[in-house]
Amino acid sequence: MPELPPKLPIIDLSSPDPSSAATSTRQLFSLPLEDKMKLARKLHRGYTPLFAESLDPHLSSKGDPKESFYIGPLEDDSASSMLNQWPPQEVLPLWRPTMETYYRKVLCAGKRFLHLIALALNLDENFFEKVGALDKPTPFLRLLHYPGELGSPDEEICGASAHSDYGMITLLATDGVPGLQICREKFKQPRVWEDVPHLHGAFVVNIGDMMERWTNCLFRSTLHRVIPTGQHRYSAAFFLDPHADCVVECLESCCSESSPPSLGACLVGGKSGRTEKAHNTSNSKVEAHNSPVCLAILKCIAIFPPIRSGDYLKERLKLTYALDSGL
Ligand SMILES: O=C(O)CCC(=O)C(=O)O
Ligand SMILES: [Fe+2]
Repeated sequence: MPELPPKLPIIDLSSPDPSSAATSTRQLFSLPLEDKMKLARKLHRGYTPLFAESLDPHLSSKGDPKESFYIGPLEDDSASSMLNQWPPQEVLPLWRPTMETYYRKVLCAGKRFLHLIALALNLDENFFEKVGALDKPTPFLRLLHYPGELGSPDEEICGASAHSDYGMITLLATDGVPGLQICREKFKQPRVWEDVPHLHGAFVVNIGDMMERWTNCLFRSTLHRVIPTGQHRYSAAFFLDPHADCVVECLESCCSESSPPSLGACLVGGKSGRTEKAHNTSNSKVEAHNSPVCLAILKCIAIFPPIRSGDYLKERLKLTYALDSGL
């Protein structure tokens, strides 16, 4: 008897409406700086002013020209959800309930998307629940405003400098103003950037670095950036990261003798002529080097050893906020 196709979960994207996030985001960032600074970021929740973070820690720029506002987990752990900061009701009535509803709906859509990814990997639909990735989900919603000012022609200033997201998937709602770009071949130089078209009512879904580790590069994390276009731009990024205690290790269905997890990404030049790239053990990307000494060292490094999600995220966040002494 022919095998029945798996029953695919349906993701109803009529709710949440991604464009609704842009309206609330615009309202928040329109407040006077003084009011926003009263909500200055503490324990990763609240307001971050312009230039306070850099998504490409290797750039020695003064930070990314964007302001952001973080909303952390709402559910399960009341101590954690109490850490969130909200604009006072008399300043922005209904803002908090609107954002809470949006957060819960995107979380629902994100979980269903993970079911699809699990099925695509020949895993049980609930794989990510079973490995504890969604125990007390810990996603963060980052609201963003890019003033969009163009720099001088000789300097490359990005609203969000080139990076890949850290977790499993990101559901990104944008307002239709261009600026978001992706690079398909992230280890090739020079980098080729392509505009991401805006699709009304749709999310852009980015694969994150931990999903790349889990799938041994079968699902590549997306290198992306936001360039200024001379227009204000608003977006809302929902980062679905694995629970801090979840151990992320290469899936059996994604490795084979010819593609073991420890070598999948580490061949650097050499006779094989394969892609030139490498990661160090902490997974910050290392540029490819051609010296024989470097080759020998890099080939010995285990590329994707199992890691605890919380440790990995902590390290990446430390690099992102190195510019901001208020961590
Ligand atoms: O604003 C955007 O479109 C992208 C934001 C982003 O990549 C991020 O916050 O990680
Ligand atoms: Fe991103």
